Amino acid sequence: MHIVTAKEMYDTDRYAMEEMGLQGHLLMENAGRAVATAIKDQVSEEDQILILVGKGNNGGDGFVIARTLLQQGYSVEVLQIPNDEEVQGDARTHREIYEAFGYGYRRFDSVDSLATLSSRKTVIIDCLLGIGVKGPLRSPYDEIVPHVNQLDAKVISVDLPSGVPADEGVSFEGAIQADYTVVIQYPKTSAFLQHTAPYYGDWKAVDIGLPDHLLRGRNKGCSVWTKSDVVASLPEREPFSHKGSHGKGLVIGGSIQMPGSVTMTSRAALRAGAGLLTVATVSKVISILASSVTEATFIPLEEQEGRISSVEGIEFGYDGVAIGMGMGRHREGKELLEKVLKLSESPVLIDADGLYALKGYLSEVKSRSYPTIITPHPGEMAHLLDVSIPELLEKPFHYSRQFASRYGVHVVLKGAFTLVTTPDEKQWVHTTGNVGLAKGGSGDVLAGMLLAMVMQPQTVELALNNGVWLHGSTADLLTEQAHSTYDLLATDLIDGLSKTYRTI
Ligand SMILES: NC(=O)C1=CN([C@@H]2O[C@H](COP(=O)(O)OP(=O)(O)OC[C@H]3O[C@@H](n4cnc5c(N)ncnc54)[C@H](O)[C@@H]3O)[C@@H](O)[C@H]2O)[C@@H](O)CC1
Ligand SMILES: [K+]
Repeated sequence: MHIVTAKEMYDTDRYAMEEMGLQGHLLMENAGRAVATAIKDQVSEEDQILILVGKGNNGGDGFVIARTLLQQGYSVEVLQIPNDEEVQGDARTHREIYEAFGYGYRRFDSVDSLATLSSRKTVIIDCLLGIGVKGPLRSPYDEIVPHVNQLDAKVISVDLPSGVPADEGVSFEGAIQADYTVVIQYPKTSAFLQHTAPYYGDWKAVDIGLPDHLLRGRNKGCSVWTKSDVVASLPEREPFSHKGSHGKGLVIGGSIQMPGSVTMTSRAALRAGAGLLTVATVSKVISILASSVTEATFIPLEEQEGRISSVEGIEFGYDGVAIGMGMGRHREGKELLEKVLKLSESPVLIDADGLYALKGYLSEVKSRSYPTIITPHPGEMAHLLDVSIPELLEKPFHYSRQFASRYGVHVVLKGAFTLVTTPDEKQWVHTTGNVGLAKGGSGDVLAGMLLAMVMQPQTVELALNNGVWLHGSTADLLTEQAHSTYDLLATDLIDGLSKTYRTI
């Protein structure tokens, strides 16, 4: 499923209208009818529905929705917010069609009369503002929106909750808090941002007859990674393959202070499908690991105060390397990482403390001839970018793209909507996973799963997306079937992965 900015949506609409002959009022008819069908799943014939119509084309959709629902016997009233002459173009055309069918509408005069009208309604359909919203709500929307938000009625927004901008990095004040949003054709970026997504409630996108190829070349290339993408791309295991064909991985990390993280990464890598796994760490950690990761082999590294001080002794003939988990943030970290990046002739995944070491080495990363992958959480990403966490979360798509292309790395920005970005700026958003993952260790498990994935016969971008999907879906499956979001542990994910694999 593609994700678009307001401009990408307008450009695609315009192309459909100007080059394909699909006129604006036809698109609006398609949109309104598709939305009405989706709304029918959310309401019953007993509901008293009020449709709030704004001045732009989002309001125009409202007239089509009203006509469609009235024709099918639903109880619908329409309240148009602007004056009659302010409604222009396709929206006006559809108001005229609506009237020609013999249906009437009211005009907004005050919030008091809206209060009287809305008090009898069980469903409010919000067609006030769509992707054309600019800046904070102006009068009278700045009064209407708070009024709607305090009603008990179910609120269904059309395209996006009025007031919420489509794009990232746009400030706004006040918006409809929807229970449900019917998105027109493609979800907009704001459906995947921490501060705007909650306004949408649950949402669903409806097709208005714009084929995906119209979007191509007009968009930056951002999509949601779904189960069908996993099913289509996860490599099947060849019957005559052997352990070597399933990837020989190396995990470098751990310290006497943090032995658990490499344990989880290694176990997760093996469970996710790595054929062979070696853990390079300090001797004391090996004695802890040996009993819990019995399938792995070990390389003892030189240590100082319980932390790795040198990668001397590692022969870099691996199919993939993960470095940083539990390594500690010490002075030698940068040198260790630098050596690993120079000597590894395979993808290198950098996580946790490795990301702190990376900061001093960024300019050299681009010249690597093998893929480099970073898996930061917002705090680590903000540190790498020298911005604050709120600044990063305002524009995670922008910052990830900028960083990935500037340094030639694959970025897996972890969060409620984990975002995968390639050096050529393609992006995928993940909607699997839940708050049960907000616990120490789940990042270590993800690093292990991703290491296993990049060693399978698939491109790095497929590997990262499949790995993130497996991780999030395992959390979802476990919290549905056996755990709560309180008690889920990172180690549960390692064992639970078997269940997820069996669903695909
Ligand atoms: N051909 C198309 O472009 C289609 C558009 N569709 C609908 O049209 C919407 C976009 O239409 P528009 O471009 O007319 O945009 P809107 O429907 O979002 O309306 C924008 C208008 O609202 C007013 N406005 C903007 N910001 C405001 C604020 N902060 N406070 C108060 N008023 C404000 C301005 O007068 C502006 O012209 C989409 O979201 C979708 O619902 C669908 O009908 C499908 C086809
Ligand atoms: K809306």
